[in-house]
Amino acid sequence: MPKFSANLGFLWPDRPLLARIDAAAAAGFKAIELHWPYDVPPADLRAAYKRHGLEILGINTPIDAAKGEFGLAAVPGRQQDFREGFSRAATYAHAIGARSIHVMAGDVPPERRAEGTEQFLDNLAWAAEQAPDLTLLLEPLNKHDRPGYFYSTSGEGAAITAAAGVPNLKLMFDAYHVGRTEGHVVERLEQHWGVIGHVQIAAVPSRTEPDDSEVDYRAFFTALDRLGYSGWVGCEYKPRGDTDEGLKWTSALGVRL
Ligand SMILES: O=C(O)C(=O)[C@@H](O)CO
Ligand SMILES: [Mg+2]
Repeated sequence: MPKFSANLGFLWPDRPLLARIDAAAAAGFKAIELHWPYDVPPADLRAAYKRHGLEILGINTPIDAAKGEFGLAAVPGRQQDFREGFSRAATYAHAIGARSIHVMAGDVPPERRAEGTEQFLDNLAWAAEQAPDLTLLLEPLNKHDRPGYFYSTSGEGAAITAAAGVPNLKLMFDAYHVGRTEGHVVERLEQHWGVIGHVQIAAVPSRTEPDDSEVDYRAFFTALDRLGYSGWVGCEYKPRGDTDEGLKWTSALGVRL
């Protein structure tokens, strides 16, 4: 059975980030991953997870939610803004001791896709040079949740990863996004195995706890074991109610945190 990390972008939404870290440790998680922790001073964040002996995995490049933006790496004309945001992410990741950054592509209209692809590749090469010690993750987001996003399928993510030709660039395989629009999740996992750097899960289609899902997560975890996955599986779901109560999905699926 793989190891599971708590995605504190979604879990324990009823409390501030530092309290989520305490909750994750109390629930038995040994690793955490974050979305946008930038409002919390890095020293406080580091002290909070170190106190519990947790591992810290990754963060996302900053977004401007007020402007409806979801990343900038592939957005034509926003190269300078992307680079400033990436530098902020790398500085923060180094300060807290995180090991990866999800480089968010952003929304790109179909007629500007070629331009977006060129810019994305250029930005990825630049970012990889800025932070050679960090893993950069690429994550296609399904079209139901984010219709205008630059990419939506695991195949597109793998193609960009290959085209960038950068050693520290990997695919984030979020089984929720893959299951939501592509299906055949184990087949996709096997297909892209060589470029996968991190895995995330949630029920399909509800994005809640993974015990009531169109994706057969028992089979998915077995496939990860068979493939020899030694990384973490990020629990990136939106709890149906109380997060601790919802963790009974672990025993339902034979998982021990
Ligand atoms: O939405 C997801 O899936 C993520 O992993 C986030 O990092 C970006 O929204
Ligand atoms: Mg995800």
